[in-house]
Amino acid sequence: MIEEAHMIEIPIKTEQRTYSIHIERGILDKVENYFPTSLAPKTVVIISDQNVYARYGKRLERSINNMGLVVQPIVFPAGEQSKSMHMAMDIYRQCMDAGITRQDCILTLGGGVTGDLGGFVASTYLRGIPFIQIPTTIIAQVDSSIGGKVAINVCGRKNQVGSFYQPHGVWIDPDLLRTLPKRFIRDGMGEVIKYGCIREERLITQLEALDEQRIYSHWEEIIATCCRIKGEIVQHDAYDRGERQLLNFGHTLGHAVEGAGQFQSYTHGESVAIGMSLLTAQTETLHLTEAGVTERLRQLLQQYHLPITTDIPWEKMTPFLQQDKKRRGDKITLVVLSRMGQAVLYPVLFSAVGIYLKGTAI
Ligand SMILES: O=C(O)C(=O)C[C@@H](O)[C@H](O)[C@H](O)COP(=O)(O)O
Ligand SMILES: [Zn+2]
Repeated sequence: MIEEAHMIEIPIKTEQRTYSIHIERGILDKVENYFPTSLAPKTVVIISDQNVYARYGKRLERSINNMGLVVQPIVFPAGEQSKSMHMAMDIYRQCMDAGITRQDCILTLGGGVTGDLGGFVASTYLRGIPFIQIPTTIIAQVDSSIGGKVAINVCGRKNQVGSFYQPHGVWIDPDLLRTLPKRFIRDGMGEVIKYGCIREERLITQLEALDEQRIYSHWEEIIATCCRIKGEIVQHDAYDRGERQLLNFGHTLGHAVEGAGQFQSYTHGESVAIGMSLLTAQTETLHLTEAGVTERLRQLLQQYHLPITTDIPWEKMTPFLQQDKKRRGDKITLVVLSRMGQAVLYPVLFSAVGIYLKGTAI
């Protein structure tokens, strides 16, 4: 990790691409400092939702115009329902109308939906044009903007169609979090706690000593910790064949909770919190997890106002488990905490998955 005055750079080296995550306050106003020299676009497409664009779009446009480049904004309605094939088609059409070529590039300005949708378009338009992620929510700054998983939802299933397509850069401005509604802070905390659980007990101890208010003065450091952990894992396994699946802790059940609630009842981070809590309770009972971990995890989740269980009936959730991307034939790989700060991959028969998620067969 390279650190200069108030600027943190985390280099990411993958087979597909080498790029940097830059963390700096006010980065939106100085994009010329970070534009990779390998890119020479004539037009820069900004993909953003209506809410984020209204707040930050013009500021980013000015910064790009100052470089002598043309800006083409493409703005879509905010919300998970926009992460769709229909919306991707609409954006392809707008790119064609604007004459976007492979020399040009896309900047995604927004949260997870924007990064996933914009990244999916970037990975498929003309078989791939360069893109840079500018995440504006915690969940996007610590997780979804990093590592090149881009996707849309299909048939009510989360991230069902997508690709691994690394960005050319990730530019993070922690100041943008100041205007974030509380629910989005909590959403992001689900993933932040996940990183501590799977890799770094120190992060858990740090979060235990803070709360929703006091965490503000620590964001830069916490974002950098999460980006460093994710960067290390992605560098070893960009294509999710092994180690990267650890980042999916809490997600088998999490995606089912999210889907069964039709993406309305719980946010992604809340769903992951429920998934981590219920799975760990079972694996601790089965002595796969050190005693006391569930209690510690649940206390921390509640400290950040995250749910630890749900009243969604199992019958509504089970169809979503079938689609888990960690499923291979009749097996599914679960991510299990052996102790706080250490996770392992644990393949089980799909027919037995209920034992680990709710204590009885499904
Ligand atoms: O980057 C990863 O790999 C992750 O698993 C991170 C997750 O937090 C993220 O929600 C990811 O989009 C889930 O991917 P999926 O493969 O389960 O759809
Ligand atoms: Zn996630």
